[in-house]
Amino acid sequence: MWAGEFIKNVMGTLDSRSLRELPPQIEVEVESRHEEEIFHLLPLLGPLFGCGILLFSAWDYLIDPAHAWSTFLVRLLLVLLGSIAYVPNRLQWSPVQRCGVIYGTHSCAIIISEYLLNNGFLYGLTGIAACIFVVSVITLRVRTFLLILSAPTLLFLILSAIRFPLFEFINSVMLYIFSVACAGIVMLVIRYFRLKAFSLEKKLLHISHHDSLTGAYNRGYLTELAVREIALAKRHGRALCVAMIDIDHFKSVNDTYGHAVGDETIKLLVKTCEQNLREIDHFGRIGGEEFVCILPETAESDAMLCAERLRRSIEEMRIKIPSGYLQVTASIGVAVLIQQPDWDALLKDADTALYSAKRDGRNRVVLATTCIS
Ligand SMILES: Nc1nc2c(ncn2[C@@H]2O[C@H](COP(=O)(O)OP(=O)(O)OP(=O)(O)O)[C@@H](O)[C@H]2O)c(=O)[nH]1
Repeated sequence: MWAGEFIKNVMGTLDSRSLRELPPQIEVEVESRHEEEIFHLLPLLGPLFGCGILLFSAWDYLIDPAHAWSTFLVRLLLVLLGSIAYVPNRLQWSPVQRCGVIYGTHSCAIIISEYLLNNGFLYGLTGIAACIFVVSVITLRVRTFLLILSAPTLLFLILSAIRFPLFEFINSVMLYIFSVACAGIVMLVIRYFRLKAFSLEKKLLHISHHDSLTGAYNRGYLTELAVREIALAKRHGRALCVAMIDIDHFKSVNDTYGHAVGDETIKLLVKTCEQNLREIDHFGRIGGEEFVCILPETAESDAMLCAERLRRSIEEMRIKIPSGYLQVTASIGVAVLIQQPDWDALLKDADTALYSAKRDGRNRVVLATTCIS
């Protein structure tokens, strides 16, 4: 009973359903982000690992004082050789390749120096096995994990085959394999939690940027995008327009057909507008039945054509209701970035134009400059 509950809890924690839904590029993104973080840690972790390996020389002295000096030199030589990878230089190595060089040289330093001591190989086995766990933190990929381990493993197998009789050789190989397997499990668990954290971060980011009903950008994110686009437009002297859309008499849609039909109308409008805009345009919902399109690199005449196209496609929408199909219209106000100091001013212009469109009979597009003058 208790065991069953425990297994259920563990399975619940390690539920990978949410991970299986992740697109493959997410894994690539997580891995490259992990590599980037490791790259920043290298100047700290590399010397720490190197100093740790050098400190083992004190242990060498306790085991076999006669050879301790020569093993110290071997360690120092290989640690200095590996330090090429964490000192900033012009080598075009990836973070994982750098880690591979550091791990390879440093762990080979232990393997060779322990081999040189009397009985050292046996004592050093624990240190050699423990170092394998470093690789589980460096990489999130099984292939890279095994690749980094390949050179030290080969060296270890050759030297232990020379040093040990068959029984001890088998024992040392078993211990080595056990350590690799444990470190592999640690790596997979780290990978699992990193992917899970990343998918959660993605979900939160999506929620904070999008409107929950329609999936369109929300007001906050649209403002962020607008501020960036306006800065770019001003810097490069490019045109930019904004179109504000409002569904006509939407209150009566809700009152007559219910909120569910109102919601469907809003969703269909979002889909229709998104289909009628370019990839570089930004479309979002800024209020109940109010929407905004940011049209970068668009002059006044093109913005008016675009807004007119949107108005017509909204008019052509058909929303299914029990008695047939419902048709709605929308009014659109267009504002052009000329003298406005910021996004708020531009939005205010679009709003004034929209108000003018409503006042003039609705289902029309009005340009802000005309209603300002
Ligand atoms: N179904 C639904 N209705 C919403 C939502 N958000 C806002 N509304 C409704 O939208 C209506 C907006 O009405 P008004 O601002 O009076 O404007 P209108 O009736 O469209 O009239 P005009 O804009 O002047 O043409 C209100 O009844 C709100 O309750 C939503 O998410 N879903």
